[in-house]
Amino acid sequence: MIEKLKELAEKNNIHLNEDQLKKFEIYLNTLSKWNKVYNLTSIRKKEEIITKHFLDSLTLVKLFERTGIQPEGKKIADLGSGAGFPGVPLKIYYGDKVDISLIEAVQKKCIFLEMLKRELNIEYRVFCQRAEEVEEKFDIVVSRAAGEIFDVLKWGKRILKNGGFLIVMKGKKIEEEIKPYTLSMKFYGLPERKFVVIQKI
Ligand SMILES: C[S@@+](CC[C@H](N)C(=O)[O-])C[C@H]1O[C@@H](n2cnc3c(N)ncnc32)[C@H](O)[C@@H]1O
Repeated sequence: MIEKLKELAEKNNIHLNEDQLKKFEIYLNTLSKWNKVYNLTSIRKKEEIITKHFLDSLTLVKLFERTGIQPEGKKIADLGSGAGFPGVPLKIYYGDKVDISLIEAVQKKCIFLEMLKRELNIEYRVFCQRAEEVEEKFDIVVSRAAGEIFDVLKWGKRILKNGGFLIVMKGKKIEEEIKPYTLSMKFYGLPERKFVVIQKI
């Protein structure tokens, strides 16, 4: 089953070695087992965990390459990590080269993340609290599906060092979320002008 991840990653030019694949296999089995009891993620089928969780988390590797953001040697936080995505796949991929922290508000998920760390024999910190309460600062903050874009931007920026990068992974809903705040107006002599209007309350 985990060979599928190797194959798909390879096709995206992400190369996984035996040790990384072994860890992904342990992750897959541990998540599937605990998910039955703790309802950690709505994605239950192993094939879908491989694509929608593992492969999708690893897309950050290519984003880093594309943008020139260097994760090596950096303090990275995953805001709203849930069952570990994308933070744990990043830790499996980069190993000791990165210092990963997972921020997750729900206790049962934190318990899972602590247990998973032992199963995988890797190091990361779990901040079992809301991101709004975290006092530490990070070089890079990544976040997938943790909430509405404006909230995630606010929470993420607060825990970012100056010059750091905040990366929010969003799906189709991003346009829907921004739409209520956008206004388009026509002006003579100009193409359509779009505004995003946000009131601080
Ligand atoms: C939909 S899940 C996504 C989990 C994971 N990032 C993924 O993509 O599979 C959102 C997670 O973010 C957590 N969360 C939402 N807002 C948060 C906040 N302000 N601080 C910490 N965790 C938060 C929730 O408890 C939940 O586990």
